[in-house]
Amino acid sequence: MPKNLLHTIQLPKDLRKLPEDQLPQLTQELRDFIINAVATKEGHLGASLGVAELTVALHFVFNTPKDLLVWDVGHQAYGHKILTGRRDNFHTNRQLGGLSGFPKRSESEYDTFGVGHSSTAISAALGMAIANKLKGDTTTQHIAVVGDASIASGMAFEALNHAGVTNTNLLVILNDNAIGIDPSVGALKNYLTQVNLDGAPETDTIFEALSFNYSGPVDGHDLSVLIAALERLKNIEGPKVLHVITKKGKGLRQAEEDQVKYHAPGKFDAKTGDLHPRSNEVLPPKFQDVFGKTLVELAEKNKNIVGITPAMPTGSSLKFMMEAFPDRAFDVGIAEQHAVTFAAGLATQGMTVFCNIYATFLQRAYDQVIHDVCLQKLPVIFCLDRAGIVGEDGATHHGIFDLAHLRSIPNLIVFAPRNEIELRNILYTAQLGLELPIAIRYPRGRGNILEWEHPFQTIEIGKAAPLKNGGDIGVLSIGTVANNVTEAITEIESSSAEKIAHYDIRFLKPLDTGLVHKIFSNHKHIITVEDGVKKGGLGSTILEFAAENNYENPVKILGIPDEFPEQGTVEELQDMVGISSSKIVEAIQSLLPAV
Ligand SMILES: Cc1ncc(C[n+]2csc(CCOP(=O)(O)OP(=O)(O)O)c2C)c(N)n1
Ligand SMILES: CC(=O)[C@@H](O)[C@H](O)COP(=O)(O)O
Ligand SMILES: [Mg+2]
Repeated sequence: MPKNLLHTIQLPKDLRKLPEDQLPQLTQELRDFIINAVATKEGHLGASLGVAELTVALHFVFNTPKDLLVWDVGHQAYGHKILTGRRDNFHTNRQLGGLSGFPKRSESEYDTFGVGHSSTAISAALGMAIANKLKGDTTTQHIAVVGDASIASGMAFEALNHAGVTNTNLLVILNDNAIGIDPSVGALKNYLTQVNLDGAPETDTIFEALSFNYSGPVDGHDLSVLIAALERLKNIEGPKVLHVITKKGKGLRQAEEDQVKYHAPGKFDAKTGDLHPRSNEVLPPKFQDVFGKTLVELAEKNKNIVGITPAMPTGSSLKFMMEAFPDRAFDVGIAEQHAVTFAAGLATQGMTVFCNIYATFLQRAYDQVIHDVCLQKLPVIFCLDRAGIVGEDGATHHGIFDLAHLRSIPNLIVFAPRNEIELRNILYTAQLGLELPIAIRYPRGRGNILEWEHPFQTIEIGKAAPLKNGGDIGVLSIGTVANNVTEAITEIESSSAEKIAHYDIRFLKPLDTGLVHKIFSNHKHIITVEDGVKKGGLGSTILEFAAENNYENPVKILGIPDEFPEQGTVEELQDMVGISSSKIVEAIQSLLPAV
């Protein structure tokens, strides 16, 4: 039995002491470690399995952490974490207080740049390279590892365009596995596939046209080939691209065969690779499925409907529309900015456009929302999935800024459904034809209504919903966090019946000012609750309203404080930031003696 090598590696310097012929064994152990960890703790799987050899080769050839290695997105960096001092802690990956699922500067000196959103690595590595050049450092190597889906994004192209004229010591490793979360799309994907089929091109690659020294494609699962290529490139000046072909999920049969499912498969059997069988319990739908299935239903009747996703057909469930109406549903790749302006263009021609973007990724396209959609009053229907706290993906992925940043944009309607039925009805209402664009934000995960496919009803734009009458305390919420408020009131009520009213504001814009006047007149104390940042969201809206209308009722704002929440379960994090039902109980109880 050969000795366990992985346990002898605390840091990459230990790895660099191994003879090269032991690296395949180390790589196998690394893969097994990742499989065992993700099988029980969940997380991203396929991407890290695919770069096991590349990870070992990079740390073997380069002098990390002096040489600066930047992972794009970072969901493929589990092997990197395990080899850089975090193996014994890796069981805490993505948990509250544990390791982040993505590289993070505060976690390790080997994590040179915080990531989570894609396509940033080339810009960041170029910044590092130019900084070091300015400092007169000619020895540090700068390496960006970017996937084939991420390199197709505008930001990556902007960085390549800049880097090509800089003569900096930058190595871009294109990790080409022909898939993102879902299969890669677009002309660049076709081009890379062709390069891959043709073998090593002699001249005229797209990268050479951008003044990069291009080499490859090389087999990313052949350690000796990788090491030789990296050693060679270490000594070549200027910007370089190494095109590496890998297989996502490499080393676990099921992960290789079903790469979409095994991107982040949830718990599975580490020995067999099989996913744990689903329970037969009938569960409420995921909000993404309410979106995806309702859209198909609407599109069957309304021929003007089209759908857009930037690279998240499975996550957003736009895949249902892509299957049903392939000509009317577009996966545009990781291209949020393009997705929004493309939606605007379609809308100018009278199409009814559902543009589905995770709330966190819409941040990429803020200018397009303002300049291309709202300024021109184009009635694009933005469906913002994963709004609010998302859980284990953590700080990079919480969709908590949308209410605040969208609210300030003129002409935009901002709505958050309280439940699945409201989501269904607002999708229906929006496609009937609005004069203005609308943003509909809903959370990750499941709702709690089993029978959600009710006949459609129109929602009146700008109309809030009183949910419970009550006395001195008026609680205002927006979106599904209404459930936490309902739970809190149920818990309190026996002792303080009739003191608490609850309103679902629904539309942050236009605000139901008629109702809000009544709320200020009828209740001494106001509490607002939102699954979003406190500054600028519902609470701010209500405070502004109070100031503009000279109301002096005290307003208590429950929302995410002015800091980035880390990772954990949604329940843990909602409690930490103060919007769980028990924190709402505390907030209400603190007012009860005064009423
Ligand atoms: C700006 C942005 N949009 C979307 C995502 C969601 N996302 C995470 S990984 C991924 C696919 C990345 O594919 P690729 O770059 O090919 O890397 P691979 O997973 O194949 O290693 C996507 C779309 C993201 N992280 N950031
Ligand atoms: C790395 C990344 O950005 C995605 O894989 C993200 O983790 C997907 O999130 P969902 O699991 O909510 O679809
Ligand atoms: Mg890929």
